[in-house]
Amino acid sequence: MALSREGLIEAVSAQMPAKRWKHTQGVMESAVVLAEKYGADPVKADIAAILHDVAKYWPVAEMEAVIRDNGLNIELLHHDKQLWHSEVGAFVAERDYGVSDSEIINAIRWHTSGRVGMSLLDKVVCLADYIEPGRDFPGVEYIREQAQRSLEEGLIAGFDSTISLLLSQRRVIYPLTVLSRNDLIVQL
Ligand SMILES: Nc1ncnc2c1ncn2[C@@H]1O[C@H](COP(=O)(O)OP(=O)(O)O)[C@@H](O)[C@H]1O
Repeated sequence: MALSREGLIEAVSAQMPAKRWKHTQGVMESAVVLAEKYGADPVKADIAAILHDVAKYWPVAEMEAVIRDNGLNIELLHHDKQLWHSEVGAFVAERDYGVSDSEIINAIRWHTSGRVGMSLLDKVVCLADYIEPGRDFPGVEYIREQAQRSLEEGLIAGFDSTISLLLSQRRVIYPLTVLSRNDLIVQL
């Protein structure tokens, strides 16, 4: 059964350290602001933001088991483990927290990698994750400026910063993020 908003907050905040919950509160704030600015549903943006990192602190073996046992995206297992929590989070939001709205589930699922053909809500939650007030990584101010221009400009700047960081560290890039970034450029 679906939990109330307060029930969700209580359950999700108990699954993560205080610092990550503070980040989540920042994403909630930014997601609602972006939703209102760009015409997405602020109530859905808020719920997706509350849940977006619900699986972030799950043990790796448990995330892997959920992905394997439930026919989720197996390809992720060949990529950075940091990418797994979005897929697992989307699954548990539905299974354990009773979220049945597919727009919310998708915004959770695609909040790290992006996807080709991101929905309005996907864009809002993914961009809010980059620019929430607690973020202070190099380049975040530029992403915030671009977010004022459009969701697409903000996300391109966000994905570019992730891709640049991964390149500079000689790490594997999950290809969907490159495809998402290209897809957003085509939409400009
Ligand atoms: N396309 C990608 N390919 C490989 N690794 C990625 C990709 N996107 C994100 N990551 C990794 O996942 C980490 C977590 O991303 P995210 O969940 O958005 O950030 P945070 O943990 O700061 O909320 C990034 O810091 C990066 O190491």
